[in-house]
Amino acid sequence: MSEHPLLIAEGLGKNYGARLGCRDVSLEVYPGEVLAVVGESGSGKSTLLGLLSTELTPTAGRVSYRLRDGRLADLSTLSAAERRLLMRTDWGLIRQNPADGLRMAVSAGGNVGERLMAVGWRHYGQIRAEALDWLAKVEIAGDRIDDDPRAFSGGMRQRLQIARNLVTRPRLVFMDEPTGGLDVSVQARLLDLIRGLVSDLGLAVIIVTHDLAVARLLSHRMVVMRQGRVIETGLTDQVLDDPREPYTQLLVSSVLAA
Ligand SMILES: Nc1ncnc2c1ncn2[C@@H]1O[C@H](COP(=O)(O)OP(=O)(O)OP(=O)(O)O)[C@@H](O)[C@H]1O
Repeated sequence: MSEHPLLIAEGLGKNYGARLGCRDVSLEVYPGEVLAVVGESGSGKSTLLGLLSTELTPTAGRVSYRLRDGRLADLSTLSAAERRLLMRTDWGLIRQNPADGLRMAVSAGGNVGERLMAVGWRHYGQIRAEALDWLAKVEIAGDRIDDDPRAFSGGMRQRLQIARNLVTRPRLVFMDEPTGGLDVSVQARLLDLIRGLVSDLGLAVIIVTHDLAVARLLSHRMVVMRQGRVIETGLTDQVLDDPREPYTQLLVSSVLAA
C-alpha cells in the first residue's frame, strides 16, 4: 500500500437540527485499502458515508482527497462541477437499493456505457464491447445487454450497479450496505464477486455495513461507530477476534448485530 492516504477525514461532524448524525470522526483511507464502517442502526454510518462522499455537507471538520495529479484537495473547496467530475470518474458509489444508483429506464449496456462516455469514450462499437465485457465480469449474460434493469432480479440489478461504477476504474468506491435486502445465497455470491473485483482492480473501498460477516470478508480495517462517534478502530481481524470496547464485544457476540 502507498504511504500517502487517498482520503483523509478530520474532525468530521454533522447535526440534523438538534439531532446528532455523527461527531468528531477522523480517519484515513489508503490506496487499495478496504475500510468497513460498522455499527448498529442509527449509529451514524450512513451520515459518515454521506459526508465522505460529499453528498452531505459537514457541520464541522473536513474531508481531503488526493487527486490523480497527487494534490491533496479539501473537497469543500472544489467547485460543484469538479466534485461531479470526481464522482463520475475517480469515484464509485454503490447504493443499497440498485434503483437509486441505476437508470432504470435505460438498457443495461446504456447504464455501463454512460459512465464511459462521461470519461470521454465516443466510439459506439468500443463502448458496447467494453459494456459487454463488464456484463460478463459481473455474470450478466451478454444477451441481456439491451434489457433495462426493470427486467432484472435484485441480485442482477446490484451486479449491474457494480459494473456501472467500476467500468471507469475508479480509485475509490463508496458502498452502502451493498448486499442488504438480498437473499442470503445471493448475498454470498455477490460478496465473492465484489471481493474478486476489488482485489483485481486494487480499489480503495469505504463500505458501510451492519453485517460483521461482510466486514470480515471484505475489509482490511474497520471502524466501529456508536451514537455518532467512532469508538474503536483497527485491523478487521484484530477488532473482530479481540475487541477492546465492551460495545464492540457485544456487537461481535451478535447481541446487537441483528
Ligand atoms: N435526514 C435526517 N434528518 C434528521 N435526522 C437524521 C437524518 N438522517 C439521519 N438522521 C439521524 O442521525 C443519526 C444517525 O443516522 P444514520 O442514518 O447515519 O445511521 P446508520 O448507522 O446509517 O443507521 P442505519 O443502519 O439504520 O441506516 C440517527 O439518529 C438518525 O435518526
